[in-house]
Amino acid sequence: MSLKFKAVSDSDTDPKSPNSKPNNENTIKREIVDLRNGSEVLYIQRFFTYDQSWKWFHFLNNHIPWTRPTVRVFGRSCLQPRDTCYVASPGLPELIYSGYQPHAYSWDDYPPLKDILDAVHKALPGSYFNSLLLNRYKGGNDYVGWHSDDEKLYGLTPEIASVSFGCDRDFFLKKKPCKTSNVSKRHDEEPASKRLKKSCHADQYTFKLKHGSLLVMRGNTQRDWIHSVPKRAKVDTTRINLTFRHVL
Ligand SMILES: O=C(O)CCC(=O)C(=O)O
Ligand SMILES: [Fe+2]
Repeated sequence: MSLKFKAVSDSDTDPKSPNSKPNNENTIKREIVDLRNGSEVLYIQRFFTYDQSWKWFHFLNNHIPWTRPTVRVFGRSCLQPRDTCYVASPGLPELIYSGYQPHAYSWDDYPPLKDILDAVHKALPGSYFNSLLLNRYKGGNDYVGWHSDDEKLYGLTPEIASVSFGCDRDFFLKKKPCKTSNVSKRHDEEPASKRLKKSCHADQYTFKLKHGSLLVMRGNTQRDWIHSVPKRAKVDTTRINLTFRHVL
């Protein structure tokens, strides 16, 4: 089953609403997608107003010290297919992913990031984020491949809050292949290597991540699902994405 996530229609609210940031808490629409087995995604399409979101986009595009590091993927060195930057509270364990250890900048260096973080905290009572990975996709050739954010320093059930500014991009979520087959087929009918690749469920969800939106992945999502932002030939403008995380 491939399920296209239905976003709220454009007529629901005026995207150029003059509301202060974020959009009025009592009227913004929250969509929850139950991925089963304790995995869940929350999506708020118009979390920030249209105008405020463009102000932040331009600030981030011009002031964040973006880098495009060399990372290791399947044992090979390659240029990461997007720009990146890392911000973290002092004293946290260092983040290392794909053999790359980003420098941790301070929240104080970029005050608008603190405003965005405050808004996210306010919308998600009980949640606490102390680090932020920023991504900049400069066009449709920039992407993030299939992965889960399951680094040990985030704990067993990390919550990840993802804010998007700029051009819309597709965000895919796909169930991880099961380690053991639960179908009635006998295990000895095919080699183990083939069996391990088989997915229990063919579930895939597509979200169109809009300018000013907030998407939150929760529970077992990083354990049981992988996600990606694929290349898009027709996209030629920039998207900036902020993923807030809690380092234990
Ligand atoms: O750009 C996005 O929406 C996703 C980024 C992401 O998955 C990550 O930084 O781990
Ligand atoms: Fe991710």
